[in-house]
Amino acid sequence: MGSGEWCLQKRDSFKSETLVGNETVPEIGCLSIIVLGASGDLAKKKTFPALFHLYCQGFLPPIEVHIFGYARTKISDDELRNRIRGYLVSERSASPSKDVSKFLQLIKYVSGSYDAAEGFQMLDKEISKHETSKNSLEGSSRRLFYLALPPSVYPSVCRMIRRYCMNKSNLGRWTRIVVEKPFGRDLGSAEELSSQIGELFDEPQIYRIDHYLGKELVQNLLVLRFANRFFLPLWNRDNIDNVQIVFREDFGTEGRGGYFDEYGIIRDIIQNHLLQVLCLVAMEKPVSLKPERIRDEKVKVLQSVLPIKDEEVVLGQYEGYRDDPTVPDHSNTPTFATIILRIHNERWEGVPFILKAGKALNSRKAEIRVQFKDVPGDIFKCKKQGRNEFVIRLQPSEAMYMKLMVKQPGLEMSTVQSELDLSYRQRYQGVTIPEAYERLILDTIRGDQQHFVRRDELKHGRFSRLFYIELTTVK
Ligand SMILES: NC(=O)C1=CN([C@@H]2O[C@H](COP(=O)(O)OP(=O)(O)OC[C@H]3O[C@@H](n4cnc5c(N)ncnc54)[C@H](OP(=O)(O)O)[C@@H]3O)[C@@H](O)[C@H]2O)C=CC1
Ligand SMILES: O=C1O[C@H](COP(=O)(O)O)[C@@H](O)[C@H](O)[C@H]1O
Repeated sequence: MGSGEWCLQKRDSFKSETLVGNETVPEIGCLSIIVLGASGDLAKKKTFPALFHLYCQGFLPPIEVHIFGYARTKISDDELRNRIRGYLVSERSASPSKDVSKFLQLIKYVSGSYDAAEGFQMLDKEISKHETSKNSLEGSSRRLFYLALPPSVYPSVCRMIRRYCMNKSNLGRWTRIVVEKPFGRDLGSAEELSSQIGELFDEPQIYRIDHYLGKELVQNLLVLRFANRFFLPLWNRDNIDNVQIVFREDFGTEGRGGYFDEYGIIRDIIQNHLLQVLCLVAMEKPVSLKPERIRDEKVKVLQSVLPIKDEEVVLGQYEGYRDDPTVPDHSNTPTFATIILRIHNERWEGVPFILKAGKALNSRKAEIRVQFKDVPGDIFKCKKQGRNEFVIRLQPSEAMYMKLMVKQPGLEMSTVQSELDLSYRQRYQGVTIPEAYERLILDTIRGDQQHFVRRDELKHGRFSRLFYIELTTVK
């Protein structure tokens, strides 16, 4: 292949496979996807649209798949369909309006509470009806429960699923649950939640989703780091001055204040999304690409993080936050935080990892900036023009670029900072980058847990200090 060409491997549609131990078995048979919390923000903006994208690419063939929405709100099938219709946009659909209508017909809504038998019995009845109509052998079908819900209701919902909605025989296939972040409020509640869910489901059935792990450039981190000779010798304390992992949003809570105010920016973004990115930037090379080996290395990073110092934390709240009617009038919940984490190991001793996250800022961006140390013996005296920097922009407009010194073109021997730029939109024209949720839901159907959070990652990522600072008054 010529140097100007790139290679795109297309996912094999229809013929999905799932991992069972070390073996792969074909993913076929009746599939019911149940979105709990179907009336909510996440379901409308991310979960149903991701399912729609998968549908448009043939991963959810109507002959096998049915989708159920479940929540307390009393609405009809059509009312749910109308709520989500406007969010179903797919560049991959040849006939968008036809596809939207056909997709919506796959969705049925069941209303019920999160802690009483009645609703879940009704849900089970509807799923079974669908399974029978698809002629699946009872119990040989697949049931995927997506908890698009606040974590406070996970335990009761999991109990209800376990009691009333599992596959009814031992004929095979599976029941899996996807749980959203934040996984609890602190170490104690995370452990309690893990034990409650762990008593009901085995680890291979539990998919703790962190959608940042499904973003294209987050998935690229391991390839970048371990498939490029350039980076191998440079990626350490001898060469790197600091690493910044930044999340900014240009909108506030927008009606989600009830949820957000209870958790704050640290639990909403830093403890999960940014910490997962940090693990991938800092971890050692795994012995293989097996999900467990990758997750082992992430856990080691978390275990090496030192306690956070007060003077290395800044908190803030945006003006107008308390004007949101869903936010309490005297809330001191931070909507902005900067925290420095330090990793106590041979590779990273002395290198600050600066994690920054904020809502309602002046732009929307998520990026990783790796700043290199100054060149020793700077004969060009170019220090003032800036350091070498490697930037990975996760969004918007995925890109990675390297800031470096070059000779200013012309007769003089002067220097200027320039960029080696790989912007995805330019380089991969015509390629649609999949949405994070789309990939991760497909991984769940295929039984691939590589990009999901393992129970011990949760435990070691809960530095008690990270949660204590959340309680500090914002000044
Ligand atoms: N929204 C987003 O962009 C993202 C959200 N998440 C995570 O997804 C989960 C759901 O988020 P989101 O959809 O925004 O949340 P919502 O506040 O929209 O809640 C989802 C649904 O849950 C039900 N619900 C809300 N509050 C309660 C409560 N206190 N007790 C019982 N049921 C309740 C409501 O349904 P009903 O009343 O009809 O039962 C609501 O429609 C959260 O864990 C969040 O962290 C993760 C990434 C992004
Ligand atoms: O998990 C969350 O993420 C979104 C931001 O997701 P992104 O993919 O658009 O970067 C954030 O708005 C929300 O508060 C949080 O719960």
